[in-house]
Amino acid sequence: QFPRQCATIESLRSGKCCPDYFPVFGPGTDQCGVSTGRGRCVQVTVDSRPHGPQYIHDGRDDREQWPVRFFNQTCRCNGNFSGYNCGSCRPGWTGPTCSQQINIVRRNLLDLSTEERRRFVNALHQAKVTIHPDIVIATRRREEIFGPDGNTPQFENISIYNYFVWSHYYSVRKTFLGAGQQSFERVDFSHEGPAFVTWHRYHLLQLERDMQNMLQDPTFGLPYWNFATGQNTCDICSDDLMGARSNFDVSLISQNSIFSQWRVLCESIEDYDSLGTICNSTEGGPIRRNPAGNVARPMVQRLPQPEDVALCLEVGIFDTPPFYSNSTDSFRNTVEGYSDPSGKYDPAVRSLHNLAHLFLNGTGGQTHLSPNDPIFVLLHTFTDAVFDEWLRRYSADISTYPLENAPIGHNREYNMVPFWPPVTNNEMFVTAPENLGYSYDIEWPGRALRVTEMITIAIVTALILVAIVFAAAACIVRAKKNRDELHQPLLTDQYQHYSDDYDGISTPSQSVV
Ligand SMILES: O=C(O)c1cc2cc(O)c(O)cc2[nH]1
Repeated sequence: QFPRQCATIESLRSGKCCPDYFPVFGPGTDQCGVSTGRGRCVQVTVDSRPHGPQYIHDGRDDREQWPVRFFNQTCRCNGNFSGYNCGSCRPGWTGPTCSQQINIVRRNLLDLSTEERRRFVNALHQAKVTIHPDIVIATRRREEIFGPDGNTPQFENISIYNYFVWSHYYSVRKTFLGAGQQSFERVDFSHEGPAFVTWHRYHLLQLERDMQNMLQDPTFGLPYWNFATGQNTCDICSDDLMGARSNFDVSLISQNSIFSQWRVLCESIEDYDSLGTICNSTEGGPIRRNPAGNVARPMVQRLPQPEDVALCLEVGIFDTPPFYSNSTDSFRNTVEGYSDPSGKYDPAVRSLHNLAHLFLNGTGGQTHLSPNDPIFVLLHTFTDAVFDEWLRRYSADISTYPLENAPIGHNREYNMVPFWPPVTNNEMFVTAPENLGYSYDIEWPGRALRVTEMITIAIVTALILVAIVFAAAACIVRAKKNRDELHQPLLTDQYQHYSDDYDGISTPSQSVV
């Protein structure tokens, strides 16, 4: 969440997080790369428009008006420069001056060659065990951030992949209201609102960027899992990909997969909620996964169908009031999976993204834990591909993305929690190939026809066939008539000659000639 350079008492007290690009000149002399025109230190802009009625504890949560509870000054970068000290490039740009355009292709995981699969799995594992070079996480709420002695900032190092897990946890955590009080649950900065698609898009971009830097490969792209193929099995759960099922425990991953060795972060939610602590970088038990194994909930023993994706892409309105998990005719609520695939809200339904999570039936099905299962990455790249196709089809029509009264964290101009430097939902509401430097190698299913449409098409086809038959018959009659008319005079002539000259010996042809 914050650059290591800003996790200090001085930085927190001043509210300024504008690290140097060239620290060698001496601390504070090249904030945001100002000496080379990369950027400058400015006041943070926050969204102060009203939020929706779900959140009723204003003033009690560090994530309100993100990120000003921690910092109110940040780097603003010029041109294509980007990052916490303007030392990197905006997505889609690379090179020392960020002037080279790039396009990263996100491919279907199942289309990768044996060698590409091996490299991807290894890259994920490397991210799991490599300390994030730039970012540290807060392990206490703001009021306890200076530590028990008031002089020990409560931040920790975390690995690149675990930072991805932790960011998701931090965005969904409940609001702590004090010891002995129930934490408040109706708060979620990344789900059940319009920011669902924008937040998860940035979350993936950040992991992809961190992995590109780790691999020193600016072309590295995250693959996707098409979870809507019409099968109801986890086709990526093999040992060369996300890990097969263990032979010894149905809810564990096979020991032939490196993911059986992964340990999960943020398991102790009861502690966080009752003590007001925050998940830290301590790992716990293994990933649990039992695809299609939730016998108590048969509805989630299946995966979405290709048809569901096609239907969802026909919902042309981005979001509808109350911009929450009960919105109807909302593309966002449909792709998130609280509405049926055609957009109708139904509290009993789980579809698309939600259904894919619940199908996994384990770590990947619980919001505070789900990114611990690496399938999360692939499930969300596919969800993002659907969002990008929607943006393309409807020309990124942002008119129904609310500026205000969305659930807290979801207004258009809100800075997404807990990312740094601040980035708004608005900034992710753009087509990816043109604006963010990546695209999906994917073909979208056509929609199957509804009964009424089939009847209409059958009637129209029948009418066309009848018209063709009539036209053909008319043509034949006319052709015959023309032919008859062409031959008629000759025959009449002939008859005349024949009858005139007939002497009972010469043949009719002879007489005609
Ligand atoms: O119950 C749901 O609909 C549900 C579970 C779940 C898990 C997860 O990680 C998500 O990101 C969303 C989600 N929805």
